[in-house]
Amino acid sequence: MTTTIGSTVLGYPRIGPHRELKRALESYWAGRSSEAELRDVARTLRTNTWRELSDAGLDSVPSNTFSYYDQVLDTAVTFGAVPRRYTDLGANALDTYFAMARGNDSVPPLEMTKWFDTNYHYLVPEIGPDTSFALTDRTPIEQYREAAALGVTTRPVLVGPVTFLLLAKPDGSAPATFRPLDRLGDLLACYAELLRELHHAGAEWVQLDEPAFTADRSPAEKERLGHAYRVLGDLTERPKVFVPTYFGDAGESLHTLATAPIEAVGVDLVAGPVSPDRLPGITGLRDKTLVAGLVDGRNIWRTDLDSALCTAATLLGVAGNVAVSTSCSLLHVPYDAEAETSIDPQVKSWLAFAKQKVDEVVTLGRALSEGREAVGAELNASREAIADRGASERLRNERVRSRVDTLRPGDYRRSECATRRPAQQHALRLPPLPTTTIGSFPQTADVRKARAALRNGTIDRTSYHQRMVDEIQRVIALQEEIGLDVLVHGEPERNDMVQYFSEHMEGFVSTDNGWVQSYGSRCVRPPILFGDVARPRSITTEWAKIAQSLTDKPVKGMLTGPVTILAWSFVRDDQPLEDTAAQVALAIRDEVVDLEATGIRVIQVDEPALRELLPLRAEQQRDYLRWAVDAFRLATSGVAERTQIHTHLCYSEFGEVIDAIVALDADVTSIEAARSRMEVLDDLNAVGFGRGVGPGVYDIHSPRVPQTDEVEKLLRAALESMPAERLWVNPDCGLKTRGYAEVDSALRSMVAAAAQVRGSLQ
Ligand SMILES: Nc1nc2c(c(=O)[nH]1)N[C@@H](CNc1ccc(C(=O)N[C@@H](CCC(=O)N[C@@H](CCC(=O)N[C@@H](CCC(=O)O)C(=O)O)C(=O)O)C(=O)O)cc1)CN2
Ligand code: MET
Ligand SMILES: [Zn+2]
Repeated sequence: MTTTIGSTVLGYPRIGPHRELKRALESYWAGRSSEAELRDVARTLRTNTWRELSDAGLDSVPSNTFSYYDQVLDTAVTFGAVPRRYTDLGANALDTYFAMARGNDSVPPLEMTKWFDTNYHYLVPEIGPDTSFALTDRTPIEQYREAAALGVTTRPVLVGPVTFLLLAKPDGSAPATFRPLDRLGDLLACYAELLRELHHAGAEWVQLDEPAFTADRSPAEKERLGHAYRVLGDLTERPKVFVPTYFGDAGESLHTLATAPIEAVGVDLVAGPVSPDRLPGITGLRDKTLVAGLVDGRNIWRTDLDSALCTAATLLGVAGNVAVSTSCSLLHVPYDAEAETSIDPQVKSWLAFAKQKVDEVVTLGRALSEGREAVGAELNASREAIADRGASERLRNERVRSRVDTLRPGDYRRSECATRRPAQQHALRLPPLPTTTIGSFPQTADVRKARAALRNGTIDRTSYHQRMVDEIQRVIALQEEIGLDVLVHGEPERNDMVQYFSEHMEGFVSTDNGWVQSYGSRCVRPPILFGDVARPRSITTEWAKIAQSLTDKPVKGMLTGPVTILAWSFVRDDQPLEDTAAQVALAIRDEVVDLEATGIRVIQVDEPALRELLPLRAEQQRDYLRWAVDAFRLATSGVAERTQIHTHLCYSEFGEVIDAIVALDADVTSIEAARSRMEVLDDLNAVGFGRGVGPGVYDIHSPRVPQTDEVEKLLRAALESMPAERLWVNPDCGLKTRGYAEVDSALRSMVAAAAQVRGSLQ
């Protein structure tokens, strides 16, 4: 049995190397397979992961990193934090769990939101004064035993108690002054019980993640962190406790953890600003294991092992023991770069996905414990790959570089929005409260099959093209029939709103199988942005032209904005993000200009990830917002006054970035609002936002169809804070994940509600 952590990873992907879990989940949800079949797939995935990690040579293998949906939801269930409306369903444990995750006919799901600054989404626990915490689910213990039975000693991983409560929201019964963190004492008693049971099951280590402390925290919250780990550390019957922080520098909280009576502390040495120099000042580390997050868990580039070893060397005197790890869980990267067969071989030689990162961690661990000679060949291979990438001509496109270097202030500005408005009104002749959608219509199995068939070569480009044209025709006809005012082509030709654009630009490669979980069974294949970005030819104009030829109503051109393209790609790490953003912005600018030239009068540039990339620390936020806003303005300011620029924002709370939303200077902003009952309008009013706004009037994340009168109520509520000339009517987000039956009725309710309200304006 191991007594120290020498090399480890903080977590591993769980969707399956070929998305086995996605398929098993969706088949179970559709009633096509049994619970036993789903559990079987899950067990095989766990077994394979433990064996792989153990065989690769890690000293300490994590467990409980598997989840049927989300690890925060799992933690809530483990400790009995299940709101009444779900236990009242009287369903079995698994279906109660899925009701919390996805909702069903009688209950909506828990709220879902972004996991820190990643594209992973977690379910928000609801905690109130009466939540009765209890160790009601023993999955972490069972999975420890399951792995042990296979001969693999593991380290169970859980979300730590303080981060768990900080991520939770007060439930409906809580008084205004209540904070979930008020319940820390009760929750700690349950963690203590779990730790005791793990100890009796034989677990030597447990990992409790506290990433919340890499964001700004109040003194009271920081005090609670110290309290929690004094309480857990003082327990007599427990495994050794390892607490990693990740996604940034934990600042003072590192001191707090280092002086708590626990055995190991983890630091993220990849996310900026990295400050290993600060670590020697943390005296409490002397009798602890410092788990150094040297291998990037968020990006896919091979690690510069020489430089990682230098960093590790500076830590050797700082802590009692130094272990090597990933900066965060490998959940955020795909499984295996070797499995990619169509990536350009040179670019592929620069990459490390989860499997390769495990090998890097093992190599670093051996270099520290056995000396560099023991892993000479691995270090050489790494050195060569790093040098090859650094020197590659393919990273540079001089034309793009000089274009960025010669940008002038005027390239970021349109005329005053007050003079644009009448020009646009004249060009578009829209009624008050114009109705529209966010862009995508349902991505039917048929559409995806056609794309898969094109990939496999069973259909040719011409028939694929015709298939998409048919789909556009259908979507335009449907929108005309429903009576929408500004139409869209429906985005059938796009596999994903980021991947699609990356596949039509230089400087990117995309993967065949590089899937990363976004939420539940939904995955994305983030493109890899490796070099200077250029757009050799127009991407969307042909589709937009076809769509516009089918109707007299304005068709909205649909593009993804530069910040979102960066946020949802794996981005080169050899130059500031700001410089890369400017290159992407220029490519999108060319596309905007081309759309205008083909006669498109409304162009939407989506920035749903604007808030996601906001740095966790306030001191870095201003600089980010400056370049992010600049990138959007650069992308959208190449058109005439009469061309109406829209943007779309979703998937987050916008309070913190409201000034930036104004600064984007879009003529119309559609923004997720249905679940927050239009509160965002007050935030916008507070800063004098004088432009068009389309607060989403229904939640597209749920299969529920809104009734006309509820949409009408929301619109009337919106009119309390917005003049009718500036109010737009649209759903919360795109419709790609929904089915046609729901979309059809929901849009009819929306159009009917707009007509009702319009009628009462005159
Ligand atoms: N990148 C990104 N991030 C985002 C969003 C987004 O839209 N894009 N939206 C927010 C929420 N996140 C989401 C993430 C994924 C999906 C989603 O629907 N993903 C699809 C995959 C989309 C895709 O890439 N589709 C491809 C490949 C589809 C596929 O799996 N094809 C099958 C074969 C075809 C079939 O029979 O279905 C295969 O290859 O095996 C295509 O259409 O071409 C899924 O998991 O099912 C939705 C929302 C926030 N972050
Ligand atoms: C995640 S935002 C989605 C915007 C995109 N235009 C769509 O409708 O799908
Ligand atoms: Zn959206």
